Amino acid sequence: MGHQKKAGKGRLDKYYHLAKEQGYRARSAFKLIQLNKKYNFLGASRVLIDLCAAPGGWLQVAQKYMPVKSLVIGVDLVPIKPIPNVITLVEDILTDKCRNRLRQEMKTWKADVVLHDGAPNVGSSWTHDAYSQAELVLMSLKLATEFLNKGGTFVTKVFRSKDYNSLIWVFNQMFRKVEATKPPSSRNVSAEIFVVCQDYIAPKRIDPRFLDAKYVFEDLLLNKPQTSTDIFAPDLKRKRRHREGYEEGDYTQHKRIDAMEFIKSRDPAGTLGGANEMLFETEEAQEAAKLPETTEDILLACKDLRLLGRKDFRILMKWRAGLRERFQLEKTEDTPAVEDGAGDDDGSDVEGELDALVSKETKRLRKERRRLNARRQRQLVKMHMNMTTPSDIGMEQDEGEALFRQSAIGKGTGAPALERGDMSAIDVDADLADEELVELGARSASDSEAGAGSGDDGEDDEIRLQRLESEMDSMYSEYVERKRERDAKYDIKKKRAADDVFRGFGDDDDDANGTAGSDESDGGSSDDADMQLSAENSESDEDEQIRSMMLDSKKRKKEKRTSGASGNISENAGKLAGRAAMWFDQPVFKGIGGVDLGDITDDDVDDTRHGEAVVDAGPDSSGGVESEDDFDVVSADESDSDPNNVELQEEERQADYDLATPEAMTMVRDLANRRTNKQDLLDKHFNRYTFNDTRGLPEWFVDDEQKHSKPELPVTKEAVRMLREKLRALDARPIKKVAEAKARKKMRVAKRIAGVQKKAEALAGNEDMTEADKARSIDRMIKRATKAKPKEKVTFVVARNSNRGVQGRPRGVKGKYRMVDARMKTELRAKKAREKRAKGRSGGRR
Ligand SMILES: C[S@@+](CC[C@H](N)C(=O)[O-])C[C@H]1O[C@@H](n2cnc3c(N)ncnc32)[C@H](O)[C@@H]1O
Repeated sequence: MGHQKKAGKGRLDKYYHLAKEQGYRARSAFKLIQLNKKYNFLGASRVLIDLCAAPGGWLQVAQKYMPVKSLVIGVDLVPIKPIPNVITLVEDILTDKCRNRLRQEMKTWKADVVLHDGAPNVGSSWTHDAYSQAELVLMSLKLATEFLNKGGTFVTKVFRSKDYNSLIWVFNQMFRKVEATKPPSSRNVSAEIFVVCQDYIAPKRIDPRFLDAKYVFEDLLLNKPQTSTDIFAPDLKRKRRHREGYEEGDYTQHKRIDAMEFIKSRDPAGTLGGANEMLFETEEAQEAAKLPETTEDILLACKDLRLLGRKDFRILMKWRAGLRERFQLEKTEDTPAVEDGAGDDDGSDVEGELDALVSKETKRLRKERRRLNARRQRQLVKMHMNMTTPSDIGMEQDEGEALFRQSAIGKGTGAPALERGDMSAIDVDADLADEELVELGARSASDSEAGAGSGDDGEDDEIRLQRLESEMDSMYSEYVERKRERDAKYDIKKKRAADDVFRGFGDDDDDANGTAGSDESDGGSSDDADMQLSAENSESDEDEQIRSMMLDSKKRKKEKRTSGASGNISENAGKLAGRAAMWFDQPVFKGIGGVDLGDITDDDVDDTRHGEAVVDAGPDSSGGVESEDDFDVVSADESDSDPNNVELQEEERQADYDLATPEAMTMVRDLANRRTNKQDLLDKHFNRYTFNDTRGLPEWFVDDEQKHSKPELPVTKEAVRMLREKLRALDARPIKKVAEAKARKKMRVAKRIAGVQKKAEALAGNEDMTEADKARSIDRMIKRATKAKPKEKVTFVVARNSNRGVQGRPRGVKGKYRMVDARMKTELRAKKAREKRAKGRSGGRR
């Protein structure tokens, strides 16, 4: 059997290869390198303890980056292969024995840094694993408090779980600066985050409860017996949706759902946004997979739900609507709602009405779109044939010129008729008139169609259709929001953007509005998909889909209202006070006076967060928060509100996104066709030189390296061809100056013709002339007006003798002139003679 490539989390990515190349024992070494690059805690440290250190990747990094002769101690359950100048212990960090061994090794020393990258073996229960992980973190913190120097640094790995907030809170009690970050080498699919706690306060006495798992991880909400009011909130036992992106008991980042879960879901957008992949595993789903509705496109979209663009999203929704109908889910699920008496406008009458309404509107819109397309097409053809000019320079083609269009008068039937004195022969351009007629006809037809059902109805229909469309858009936004909420990186960036310093995460309702800050690396995937499918123009029949979605959306809203009300009743005071206290106890709120925690409810907390989100949604949302190295935050600039700046930025942004190279074109095509994904693309940008230490190297060398030590990106023939075509199309477009000159010329002609028209009108009233004379005079006037003026001859004046050094017009020269030197004249003469000779020779041969 051949060598099998690792898949999913175990993929052999660039860090694996880099670690191999650079002799590190684990790819995780790069996490510490990147953390140190950002926080720079190793360079000045003399003593370091690494808890859970096997196989020793971090120890290798510590040994390399710390000053020579530093003391480095590593502890793990499993033996660590020796590393020069590193002490390794085989101990369980949860035991007292481990502490004693460390004491022995440390003697009177104190550590500058304590690292912890521990992870319990992943067992069958994620909840348990996450808990043990949190326990490990707390235990390592306990060791850190014992061995750390004042001002020391503690770095630990944590997982996003329900204990996350509690841990951050505890860290904040002991360190002056606590930041959570996810180094680029940490896989996106991993729920791990690294918390860097700096400036250890070294309090004289630490409340033992801070380090007691039982106290720290006490779940104020779930451990409490349910009171009688809980009958209003039966949902408490159901899976609780975590705004951080995890559901209770599910700490994986790669979430799979069964297709039937999506089809049956009352919150399809949320279901899609909360998952990575849709599988067809249950019997029903397998049946659905075999149906003709389940096309290749749908199966492909199901493979990566993080990449859904607007069009993919609509296709999936439509597919869902179709299957719901086929499995008769609408009927069975709708009935109780109607019985409840709550679904008053979900009745079949409304459905029928909606059906008719939607299909009528779709037809009308389609017709309108076709009409517009045809018009645009005609204008394009005209433009290409230079029959029209850009209207932005004030040239209205159809006016003025129409009456005396040269084509209508000079040739064809116009001129002879005029000569006969028939003024009616001076007619508008036939094509134009036809076009206008067709358009007028179409307009009145569509108007009458729209007005057919009586004026008010037409307006109502429009409003309703708009509402349906906006429902669909809001569902797509909901999907995007849900997707982003799951992204730990996104949360971190958003928080940091709000406060520059990360201070932990909110509770389960956090970030409800937080999707507006839209620039995030993983969102990139969806943007890519959007780029591929900016498909507002889909002509597909969406009535079914819209109807089904609208019904779902209504029910969802109703459910939200009900559960919101019952939730409010069931929340007990202890829970509120506990959660709010923990939230407001974070350093970010310190120094804000006049806040009485007793008066603060969760709603207040939510409002505060919404405010934060609004700040995020500011002008920088499209490009501020994210930065290349994943660490820096560019805060919103006030100047962003200046319209000029906004315009400039827009131009810059467009320039950035322009596909100007075959590499970019290849990348985008591969992404759009799902031949690659974001991770692979990122991988391709790294090579063995990426992490070279450039400190102390001359600037020119670093510049040179940056230019030439880049990985060569693949380029496909197809991409090159497309880029060439794009450039050719660009070349074929007349440049602005040429277009403007042509338009000016046309404008001059139009002006002259307008003058002629006036004179013609005066002539027409002259009773002394015969009709034929009038026509002839008009014809002459038109010819004169439209005749291009002969180019003025340029006289070349040789700058010699008396003309040498002459300033201004030389004597005896009239009209346009150009000063030339003698040599130029001789050369021109010689050239002409050569041409003449050549002509003569070829003529003689013939
Ligand atoms: C992800 S690895 C650490 C990798 C390490 N940072 C490196 O770069 O090579 C996690 C380690 O935690 C260790 N571990 C888990 N529970 C432990 C415990 N209670 N005491 C000591 N080590 C533990 C495991 O044996 C495992 O080697």
